[in-house]
Amino acid sequence: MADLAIETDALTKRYGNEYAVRELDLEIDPGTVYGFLGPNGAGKTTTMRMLTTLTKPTSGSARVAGHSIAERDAVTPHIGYLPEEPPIYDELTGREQLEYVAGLRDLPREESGARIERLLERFDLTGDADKRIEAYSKGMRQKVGVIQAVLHEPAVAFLDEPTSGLDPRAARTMRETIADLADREMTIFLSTHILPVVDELGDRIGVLHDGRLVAEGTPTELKRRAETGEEGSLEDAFLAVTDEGEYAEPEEAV
Ligand SMILES: Nc1ncnc2c1ncn2[C@@H]1O[C@H](COP(=O)(O)OP(=O)(O)OP(=O)(O)O)[C@@H](O)[C@H]1O
Repeated sequence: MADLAIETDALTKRYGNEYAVRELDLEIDPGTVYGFLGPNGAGKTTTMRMLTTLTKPTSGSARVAGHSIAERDAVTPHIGYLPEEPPIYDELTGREQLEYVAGLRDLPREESGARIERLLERFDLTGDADKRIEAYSKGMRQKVGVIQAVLHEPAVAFLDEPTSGLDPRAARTMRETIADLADREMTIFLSTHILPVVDELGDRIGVLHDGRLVAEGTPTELKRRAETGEEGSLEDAFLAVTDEGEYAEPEEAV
């Protein structure tokens, strides 16, 4: 069997006496779009920061694209990360920023040049690609952030609220792009509060609450769990499993 794309074993992060992430066990197959849901402060960003090697766990372990997160240099070539605030330089143009990232990733110039143009075009940024990023709107910055996260075609992409700041047309382009990347066997770890996005795109969904995984399954399985017998909405399911006192048995999946 192929390696799992993401595998965590009792992954835990504590800040002082507070647990941000508690004994998280995940097994995510390659090519999966994994929707990672949870209320504010549930531990989603902390989880993504551990899996992208930006924060060290307090205890537990994880492998991403077959490499231990303890080995940063082994993991980073295989991952892309769109954080809440994409790291971009205001003084560069959009195209320069992407060329800069392609250079950091050691991508061959001819190949990366064509890919950059294709992605700029896809996100309707070609006309603004030679303007400095300081003049970009939030949505335009978000587009650059996503393009630079997937430019090197990583095995696993971590996307934190990828549709944030995007107008409906751009949000649709983003969803189509994520679906295309998944079709090409990229694993997408997708954190969002926009439930229809994970409902549409997610192969599996994990719900985090107070640092614990309180539910996991396909969108349909989660919706079925929301009501007894009948299928509810994903929102019903989310509210049910993140209700205080509802998560006495964190390991219980759907
Ligand atoms: N650097 C830090 N120092 C102390 N506590 C932190 C730190 N980073 C996160 N936390 C705490 O860890 C918990 C989880 O935070 P995290 O940002 O991972 O949540 P989240 O699920 O991404 O939330 P949101 O949906 O609001 O972005 C919160 O209680 C937060 O206050």
